[in-house]
Amino acid sequence: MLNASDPSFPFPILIGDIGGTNARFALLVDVDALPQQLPPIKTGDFATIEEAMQKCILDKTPVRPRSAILAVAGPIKSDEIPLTNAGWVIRPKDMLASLRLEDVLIINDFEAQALAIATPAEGDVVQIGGGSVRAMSSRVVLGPGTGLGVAGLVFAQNTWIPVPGEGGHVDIGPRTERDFRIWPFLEPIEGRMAGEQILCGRGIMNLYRAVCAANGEEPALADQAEVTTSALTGSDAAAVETVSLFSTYLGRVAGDMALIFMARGGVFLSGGISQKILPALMKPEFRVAFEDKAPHSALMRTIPTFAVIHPMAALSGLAAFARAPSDFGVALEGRRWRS
Ligand SMILES: Nc1ncnc2c1ncn2[C@@H]1O[C@H](COP(=O)(O)OP(=O)(O)OP(=O)(O)O)[C@@H](O)[C@H]1O
Repeated sequence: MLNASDPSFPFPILIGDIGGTNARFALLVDVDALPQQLPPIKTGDFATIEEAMQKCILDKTPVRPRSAILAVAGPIKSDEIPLTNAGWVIRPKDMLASLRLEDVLIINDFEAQALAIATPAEGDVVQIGGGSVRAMSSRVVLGPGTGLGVAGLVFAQNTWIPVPGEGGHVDIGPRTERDFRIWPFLEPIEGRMAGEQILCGRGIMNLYRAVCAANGEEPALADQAEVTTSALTGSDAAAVETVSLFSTYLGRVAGDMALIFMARGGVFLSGGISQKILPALMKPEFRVAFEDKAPHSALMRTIPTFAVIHPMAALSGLAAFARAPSDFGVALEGRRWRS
């Protein structure tokens, strides 16, 4: 019989990061073992998460997980959790029964990203610009990907407390003369410009089309990967400007988040796009915009910014939590199901 107040999870623990397109899993056999990573799964290839987990994990390993800790891109409000941007609905009660698990915890995907920045290994991050980490101070993670995820990480009472939210939907406005020329051509959402209209995959295209329109040109490039590739090789002037402006706007929003959380512990850029445009983020635009926060520019210069280059950052955060749940203030109420 499981003790209701026990924060620990019985090993072996299956950890999973379930995105809109890809699901990544790993097994933690015991508290000291390294996570055994499993090949990524395309969510679209399986009708249900139970089928995916059965065929791709349980049928392929002799290890029988007793717990599962999953991070999902979607609201966790009831016993039925629909995944944003994917067809799966997670039903933890069904999962307990069909996969014979004893304990299931579902958290938000950016909460897992926040867990990963508590104690990143040296090779997991690359610093962009100056500043230095102040120990035991708040941190922030921003991830431009399918959308723009944001979470804080606050240190209090000897625990790291992830603070997930909807920070990607803050308003973003024009500041420079060039911004004012481009802004009328950006596609808004219900009449307003939210950060996520620019700072994500489809946002890159929104910005690229607006740059072309402001120049009176027809867009020549078809998707966001073409835009970033052409920008990095310097083969298309509108793409170069798009990625330069993207870096500036990401720096502005990252700076805003740093001010909100007083993130003297650092601001971390995760998500697939940050890794893909890292050479552009290392140019001056991102950091200049980050520090340009009068009357607090001196403060901003002391706050370090990093790109997370660990390919499975969310899984590493989940592994850290699974090994030592009491080091983290992760809310379990309403998100934990036990047999
Ligand atoms: N080379 C690239 N340049 C710019 N954007 C890209 C590039 N490759 C992929 N993208 C865009 O990045 C977004 C996906 O980002 P990411 O890989 O971080 O996924 P995610 O949000 O974690 O989603 P999931 O976990 O569901 O797969 C998509 O909008 C995709 O079109």
